This record gives sequence, structure tokens and C-alpha cells, in this order.
Amino acid sequence: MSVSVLGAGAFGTALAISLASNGPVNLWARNQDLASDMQTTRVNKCRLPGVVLPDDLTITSDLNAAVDSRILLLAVPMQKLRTVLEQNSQSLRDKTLVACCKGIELNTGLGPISVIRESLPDARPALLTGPSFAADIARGLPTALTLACEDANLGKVLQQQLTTTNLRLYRTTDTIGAEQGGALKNIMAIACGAVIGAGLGDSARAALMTRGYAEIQRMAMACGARPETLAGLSGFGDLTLTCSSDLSRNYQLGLAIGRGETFDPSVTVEGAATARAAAAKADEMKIDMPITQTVTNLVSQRLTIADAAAQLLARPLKEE
Ligand SMILES: NC(=O)C1=CN([C@@H]2O[C@H](COP(=O)(O)OP(=O)(O)OC[C@H]3O[C@@H](n4cnc5c(N)ncnc54)[C@H](O)[C@@H]3O)[C@@H](O)[C@H]2O)C=CC1
Ligand SMILES: O=C(CO)COP(=O)(O)O
Repeated sequence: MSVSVLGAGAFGTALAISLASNGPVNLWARNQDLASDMQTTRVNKCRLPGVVLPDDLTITSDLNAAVDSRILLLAVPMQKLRTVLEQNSQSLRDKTLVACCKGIELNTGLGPISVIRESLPDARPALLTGPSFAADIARGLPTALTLACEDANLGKVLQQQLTTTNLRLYRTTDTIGAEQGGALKNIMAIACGAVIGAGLGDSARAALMTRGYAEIQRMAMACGARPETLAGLSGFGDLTLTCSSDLSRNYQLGLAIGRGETFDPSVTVEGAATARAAAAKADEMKIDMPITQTVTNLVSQRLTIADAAAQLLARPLKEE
């Protein structure tokens, strides 16, 4: 097998389904019961109900069976990435590792590429990010994503290997821009969901998306991102999708906050921890990120939606 996907959640399963149209793919599930069930039923009932797994997709709970591949995709939540790398360091240490997660690590302020570099210095890291819902990819709907890799030659190889008929990859060497855009847009999606949930209207959402994009640019460019990456699929593209679709879990959390409803804590919502990480980093770097700060306070219930809106509107007037 040339490609394996580690993590049989929604995104890992969807990517494995798409990649199986290019040839055999391994999908590693850490949970043996889930792996057995998927082998028998050929469906991932929990995460992608109703989508039949293709014959060229092999499911395993044995990591050693999966790490034989030349390319390994890591489709686990951002806050779990370091654990997965460290727990499996012997098997993963010199591999090509394509992170598929979108977030900033809470305790370190690092993105996925830096976490891979710190945990496994001999690995070759890359990032797959951009606007796509697992359900869309799994159904074979047309999708375009960004493959970010500092090593331009490896980036070209990965672009070729991971593009499928319906999943078109663009490449960049700007891993910082791709990481930051993909992580920070989740924060803005929570804010937009909250505004819509509270009935504050589409105009308020457009304001948040635009000023949120300004925040993303400020932080990302201070970290070394290139503006054209932020304007591309991994930045503007994903911001647009996630802030405007009910399918987004970040947006759904925002909706629940805005409506005063509870939200299932077991659902993967990257923007919650990422908002805290980004707010702390912004403080440290003296970058103005009022929406990020507000989302942190909303998620931790230190602020009501009415007070959040009032605070943002009352900020000193400035040039755009
Ligand atoms: N679901 C989607 O539409 C998309 C998700 N993503 C990103 O993909 C990443 C994963 O998200 P989903 O697959 O949707 O989440 P999910 O909650 O459906 O799946 C997460 C998977 O990670 C596994 N996992 C968690 N901790 C682990 C550990 N310590 N060791 C091994 N495996 C572990 C879980 O068992 C689960 O299979 C996130 O960063 C998300 O932002 C990106 C684009 C689209
Ligand atoms: O990243 C995504 C879309 O590109 C998925 O969004 P959610 O994690 O909010 O569901």
C-alpha cells in the first residue's frame, strides 16, 4: 500500500474512501471494536453513516500493518496529535506524515507541522487542509484542498499521490499560512454560529467574517505566513465554508451558544481549544484579536452573547 490513514473518524474515513479510488488504502482505527465493525459492515456507523466503504479500503487496528505505507495521513484532532505521535514514535519516526488536523496546540501555541517536527525530528511533515466536509468527500462531491509542504519536491509528489478524481489538490510551501488559516477560521465559525443562533442577522455574520479575516491575517502574517496563502483555499476558502454551513461542528457549537442550548462535549470542535491557544499567543505577541478573545470567553461561559456583541461594537473606532 502506498497510502495509509491513521484515525478512523469522519475525516480520516472520508479521505480513505476518496484515496481508495487511486488504489489500495489502509485505514487505522485505534479502537478494535470499531475496526471489526467496519470490516464486517463496510460502514463507519458512528462517523459516516450511510456511506459504503470501497473494496480497496482495508481497515485495521494494528498500527504496524498501516505504517508500511510510504505516505501516512494523520486524521486525529489537533489536541491529540502529539499523543498519537509520541505513543507511536518508533513506527512513525522517519515517515512522510501528512497532518490533516486544523488547530493550535493548547499548551504550546504550535500548529500541526511544528508538533510533528518537535515530536519526530526525522519525519517529513506536510499538511492537508482547506474547505471540505467529510460527508462531501465521502460522497465523491467535487472538492479542492491545499497540500502544504516546505520541501517543494516532496510537496509535488504528495500532490500527485493524494489528488483523486473528485479531490483536487493545490500545493504551497507556506506551511505557516496553511496551518494558521485552517486553525483560526474555526474560531470565526464559532463566532458566526453564535451570531446566527442569537438571531443577530446575516449582516453581523458578514462583519464577523470580514473582521475575523483581518484577525487571521494579523496573527498569521506576524508568524511568517504569506498573504496569498491566506487568500487561498486554506484561509479565505475554509473561512467562507465553515462560517456559512450548518454542517460545520464549530458553527454548530456557536449556534448552540447563541440559542442558549447545551452541546455534546464529545464532538470534535477544534475552535474551542484553538481560541484559547490563539488568545494566549495574541496576548504574548501583542496582536489585537478581539473576536478570538470574545470567542474564548463565550465558550468558557464568562460572557453572554449580548455582552459580547455590545463589547465588540463599543471598541474604539479605527481605520479599516
Ligand atoms: N470532519 C470534517 O468534515 C473535517 C475534519 N477536519 C479535521 O480533521 C481532524 C479530525 O476531525 P474528525 O475526523 O472530523 O474528528 P472525529 O471526531 O470524527 O474523529 C477523530 C478520530 O481521532 C481518533 N483519536 C482521537 N484521539 C486519538 C488518539 N489518542 N489516538 C488515536 N486516535 C485518536 C478518534 O478515535 C477518532 O477516530 C480535525 O482536526 C478536523 O478539524 C478537516 C476537514 C474536514
Ligand atoms: O474544517 C472543516 C471544513 O473545512 C470542518 O469543519 P468543522 O470541524 O467545523 O466541522
